[in-house]
Amino acid sequence: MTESNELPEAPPVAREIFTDEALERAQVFAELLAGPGVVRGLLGPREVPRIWDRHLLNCAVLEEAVPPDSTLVDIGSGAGLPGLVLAIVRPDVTVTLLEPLLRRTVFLSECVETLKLDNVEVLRGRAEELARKRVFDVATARAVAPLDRLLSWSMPLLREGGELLAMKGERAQEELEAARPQLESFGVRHVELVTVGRGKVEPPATLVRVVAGRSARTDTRRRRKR
Ligand SMILES: C[S@@+](CC[C@H](N)C(=O)[O-])C[C@H]1O[C@@H](n2cnc3c(N)ncnc32)[C@H](O)[C@@H]1O
Repeated sequence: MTESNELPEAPPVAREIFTDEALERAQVFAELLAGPGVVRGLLGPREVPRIWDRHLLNCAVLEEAVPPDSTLVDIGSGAGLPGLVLAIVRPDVTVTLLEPLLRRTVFLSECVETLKLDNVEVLRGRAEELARKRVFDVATARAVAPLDRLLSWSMPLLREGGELLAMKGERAQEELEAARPQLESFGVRHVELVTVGRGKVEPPATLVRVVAGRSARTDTRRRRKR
């Protein structure tokens, strides 16, 4: 039996997550991912049948953890996951999609234009290059780097009290333990595992939430050496 790579319709639960207007946009984004996104190698063809469950809904439920009216940088946005989905579901949030690869930023800019989103900026670059040049309330990342590296990239981008929301799934606790030295060196204010999307996505998504402390924008180990 051959597997179909057709784009499925949005499942009924999508109506609980997206408003009508946002769902229309999410449907167009799903088509862009399944069409040009696959042709240009940003998404594997086998992902098309599970675009809603595994990608759009899974990313959209992250909005439960995003504070109102915040500025958010999505590190390593790739094809716009989770950043572009968050921009669709949360028009109150100003989103920067940070991505080093030109092919991907071109796709992202085309999506932003097609979807007529006025709360999104596409920025080509690496997180470590942006450090101390910009400051955000929230940093998100999915499938970009282990938590220890993500901390060193994201903490210098966050204001005091700003939050890293790292989508980590099953390995969240393990990565948290491995990142203890970095958590200490950045003097973070709070760390916890957060579950979002209960009753909406299966399994619910697990995030590592790290609240930046006063020293977040400077690694204290390096400061002490001076
Ligand atoms: C596996 S993809 C994940 C893309 C998307 N977040 C997702 O979940 O589908 C990792 C992405 O991180 C980007 N990336 C790698 N190093 C980076 C860095 N230093 N700063 C920002 N993005 C980076 C890559 O170009 C790639 O698009």
